[in-house]
This record gives sequence, C-alpha cells and structure tokens, in this order.
Amino acid sequence: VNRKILSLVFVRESTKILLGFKKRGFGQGRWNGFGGKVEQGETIEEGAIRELQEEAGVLSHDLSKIGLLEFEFVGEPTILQVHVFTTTSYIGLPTESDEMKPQWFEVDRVPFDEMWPDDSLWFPLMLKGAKFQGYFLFHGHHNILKYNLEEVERF
Ligand SMILES: CN1CCN(c2cc(NC3CC3)nc(N)n2)CC1
Repeated sequence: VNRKILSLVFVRESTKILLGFKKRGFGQGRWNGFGGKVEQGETIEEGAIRELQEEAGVLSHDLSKIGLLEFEFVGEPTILQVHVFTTTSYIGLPTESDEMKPQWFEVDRVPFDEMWPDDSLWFPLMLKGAKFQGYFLFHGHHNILKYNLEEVERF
C-alpha cells in the first residue's frame, strides 16, 4: 500500500467559503477547496500555500491544520492522504486558473451535490471549527462503502 500526500485549503470570509470548480483532471466537474500533490523538498503546508496560489491566485501564509483524511478505492493500491487547512488571512483576488474557477459560497449554501460525497460528512465539523480525522473506502468516485470520522483535540 502506498500513500499519496495531498493538500486541501479552504479560505473563509465571515459567512462565506471559497470553493473552486475543478475544470480538468481528478475531481473534474466538482467544487472543492484548493490543493494538490505535495512535492519532494516542500513541507505539506508549503505545498498547500503553493497550490492555493497556483489554483486560486491568492497568497496566504497563515494556514491552520484542521483535518487529516485518508481515502482508499476498492481495487487500487494507492491511498490518498489529504491534509486539510483553513485560513482567514490572505492577499489577492481569487482568480480563475486553467485548473479551477473560484467562487464564494455562503456556508449554508455549499453545493454538496456537486462535490465529492465525503464532503457532506466532514464539512459540518470544519464549519463548526472542529479538528477531524477520517478514513473513507470508496467504490468508484460516487459510492462510499464505509467510513469512520472523529473529532480530534489537536494535530
Ligand atoms: C488534490 N486533492 C484531490 C483529493 N481531494 C479530495 C478528495 C476527496 N475525496 C476522495 C475520494 C476522492 N474529497 C475532497 N473534498 N477532496 C482534495 C484535493
């Protein structure tokens, strides 16, 4: 079993959250936070900052680690290990990239039916300010066969 380390960043503004519509590649056609592969030679947080800049055109240096999610797919050896961050302090105007089209959403109007199915399970923990850890077993890209999800005190 090998693990692929990925970042995922959510930018918050009072009652709003910044999501991006994935225009191509993995997760295409779904809204999500910003993130991607963590490269060799960078920390996970540095990778998260880099991807946020590349995908949304905003720069933040004050990310808070809020979640750790592992995703396994039936029949596939690679486990995705997603490190979730949030920030309220950033500079720059969210800008469309070739990967992502950013848009602000009211936190009570998050388009879960156009997002990864796990999001509706852990978003409530993120939105209430909790830290969380979870494991999800997927069959394909639409069905969660089983999962566990728990709040944690700190990372
Ligand atoms: C670059 N990454 C890709 C993985 N990712 C995921 C994954 C995910 N579920 C997993 C079944 C796929 N759910 C959210 N919300 N994000 C974050 C961004």
